[in-house]
Amino acid sequence: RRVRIDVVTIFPGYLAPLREALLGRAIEAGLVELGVHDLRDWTHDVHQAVDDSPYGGGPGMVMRPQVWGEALDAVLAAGPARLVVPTPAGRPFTQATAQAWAGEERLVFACGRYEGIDQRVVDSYAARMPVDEVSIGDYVLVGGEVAVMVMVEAVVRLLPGVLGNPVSAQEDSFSDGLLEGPAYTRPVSWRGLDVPEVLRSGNHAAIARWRRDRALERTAARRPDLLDALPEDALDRADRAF
Ligand SMILES: N#Cc1c(N)n[nH]c1-c1ccc2c(Cl)cn(Cc3cccnc3)c2c1
Repeated sequence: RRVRIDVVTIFPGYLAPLREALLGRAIEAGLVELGVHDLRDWTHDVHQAVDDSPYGGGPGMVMRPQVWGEALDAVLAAGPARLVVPTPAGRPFTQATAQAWAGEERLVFACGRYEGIDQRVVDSYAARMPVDEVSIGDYVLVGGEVAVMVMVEAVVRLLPGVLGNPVSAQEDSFSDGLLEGPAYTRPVSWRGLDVPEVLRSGNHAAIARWRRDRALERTAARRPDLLDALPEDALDRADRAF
């Protein structure tokens, strides 16, 4: 099964890293098709204007609906797709979102800049296809391109055959609801710091217990919200020490 991903942006060069490394190999292997399109290709004026002043006033500029409409009509003509529009005002993009989108045949990402895209673009396409307005997190970016890089990587790594060691959904790092604990490799001593003894003991029960304790400790310290979200039976007596 393959997925077709199209991205429309005024900075196509921003998406170039998608063709490197893991994703580049997935594209070469034919697991993913990636099309990056310059929004300005659908302008007709000499200035290639893509933005204009906001109705109702306010700072900044808004991206014009006409240009986006022509661009998306052209890109979507190739067949039905899910339209994804990154926005600071979007629903949170989570691992669950990535899992859901990994099952799609086509994803089209509309990367805006300025203060955003005229709302009628989302409204007009939402009438005939799935449209998701999503945000990758609670911080402010300058445009949607970086968000698309994040989302494309999160989705493509889930496609069968993309990762060397196929990471099944449940094995994914957030699967047991806790943060991953610390990891170590050779040398056993480095700048006076030693690998925890237990990891070299060969005692697999003790190793599993130690790793779970470190994961609980770290989750309690860094993401107490994840602990609160755990189902009641997720923590056994030994876990409750944290
Ligand atoms: N996803 C996500 C995401 C995130 N987590 N932070 N910022 C964004 C994001 C996504 C899309 C756009 C578009 Cl289009 C324009 N801007 C600039 C902007 C900044 C502040 C207020 N209004 C617009 C975007 C910021």
